[in-house]
Amino acid sequence: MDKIIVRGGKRLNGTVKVEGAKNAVLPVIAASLLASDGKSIIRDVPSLSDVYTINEVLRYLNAEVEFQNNMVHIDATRELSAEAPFEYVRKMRASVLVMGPLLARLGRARVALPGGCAIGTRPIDQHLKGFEAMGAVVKVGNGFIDARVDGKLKGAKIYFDIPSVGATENVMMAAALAEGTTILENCAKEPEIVDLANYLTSMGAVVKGAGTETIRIEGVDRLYGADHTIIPDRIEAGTFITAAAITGGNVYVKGAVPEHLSSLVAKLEEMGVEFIEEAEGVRVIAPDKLKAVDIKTMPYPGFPTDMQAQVMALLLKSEGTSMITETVFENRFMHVEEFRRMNANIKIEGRSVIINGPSDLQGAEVAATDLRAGAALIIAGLAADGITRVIELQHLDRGYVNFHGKLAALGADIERIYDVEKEEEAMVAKLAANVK
Ligand SMILES: CC(=O)N[C@H]1[C@@H](OP(=O)(O)OP(=O)(O)OC[C@H]2O[C@@H](n3ccc(=O)[nH]c3=O)[C@H](O)[C@@H]2O)O[C@H](CO)[C@@H](O)[C@@H]1O
Ligand SMILES: C=C(OP(=O)(O)O)C(=O)O
Repeated sequence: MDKIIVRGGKRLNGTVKVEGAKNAVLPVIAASLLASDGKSIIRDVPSLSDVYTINEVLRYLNAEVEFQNNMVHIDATRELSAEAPFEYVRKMRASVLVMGPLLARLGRARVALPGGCAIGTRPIDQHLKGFEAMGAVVKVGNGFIDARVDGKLKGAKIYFDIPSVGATENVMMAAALAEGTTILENCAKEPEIVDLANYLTSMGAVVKGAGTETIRIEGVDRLYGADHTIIPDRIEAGTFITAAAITGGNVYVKGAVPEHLSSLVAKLEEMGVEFIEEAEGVRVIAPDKLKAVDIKTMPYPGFPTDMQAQVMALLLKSEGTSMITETVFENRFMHVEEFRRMNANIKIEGRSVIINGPSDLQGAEVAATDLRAGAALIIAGLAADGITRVIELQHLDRGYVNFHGKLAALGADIERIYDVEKEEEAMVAKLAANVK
């Protein structure tokens, strides 16, 4: 088991570079399965455990995948297998994104049921509704979703009950090889959807309207491997912005795209944080005192649920009463109990959290309950009195490359201990030897 140890009180200063977006690269790699001709090259790919997992899924499906120097090379031209087993889907829910491409290309997809996770039940009924509307017969049994279509999927008009990111992506990929026109309504509008649409277009697909609530896809017969560069990770950028703000710092977040961050920037400006747009990113300058604000998470362009935990850490150090309402996931407050261990004055009321700030944060032993909670606890640790120890880092590693290293380079007093038990064992053995 690894552990991150933070000693609070250092101001962050300097430059940090943002990686390619996790939530863009996962669907893009899945979409590469649609190419029956030619190889794909995906650039600016972050070295995250989720990327290793999706690459493994593709290899299991018989695609050839190489990952080196932030580039993934994919050859999906061989005959593919239709089944993604539980061992992958369990590790990472986004594995379910291979379903649309497999169904479109093979006429069949069998994917283990993803189930819920620490942030909510996370059903995939909207994905399945889309496939069914295109002519697939979907059966759920023995822990698997089995979707089949005789011949090709048929273009259809589909209205999503909620603007689901994954459903928009999965159905958009399926429609790219369907017969005729598909019109998707009430789509998610996240920048990652636009990135996927751009990749599909460079593969030969005809996709219009990505980034708006209506997406129109004209199906084509064949798609080809393409060369694509992933957009910068707006959530990683937002996480460093928040870390800079809590420490009273001045940090240049290189690669941050201001238009992808507008809701976060607007809220932090309300809190007193200053932003300067520079040539290739955003500079964040923290005020002496942060002001309390109210926040409600919403689908893009609203305030992102993936920034809720990190900004909660910031509001703990702000003056006055803040309220955060989580509307996207029904159970994304697991970090609240962990913040309490750090002496946070915070309580949950239904789907909202009330924060009476500023809290006199104290270092403590805490556990990351999901990847953003992990980042948020470390951010709180940067502003806490004393030492914070964070465990369950497998969550953090799903979404952040070298998080502690990047913070240390900005001046944080932070280190990661790899394999704590081994180190403790060695220490105990040494002590025992001394006693003898
Ligand atoms: C890999 C990836 O890109 N993950 C992101 C994606 O997850 P993901 O694509 O899973 O999130 P969705 O947008 O689908 O989920 C939003 C809400 O809709 C519900 N829902 C979704 C699909 C469905 O068929 N039925 C249904 O009820 C979910 O339970 C959730 O409450 O968007 C989320 C919302 O911005 C982010 O937090 C995740 O980081
Ligand atoms: C919830 C997240 O990711 P996933 O959908 O992959 O669990 C996230 O990135 O914060």
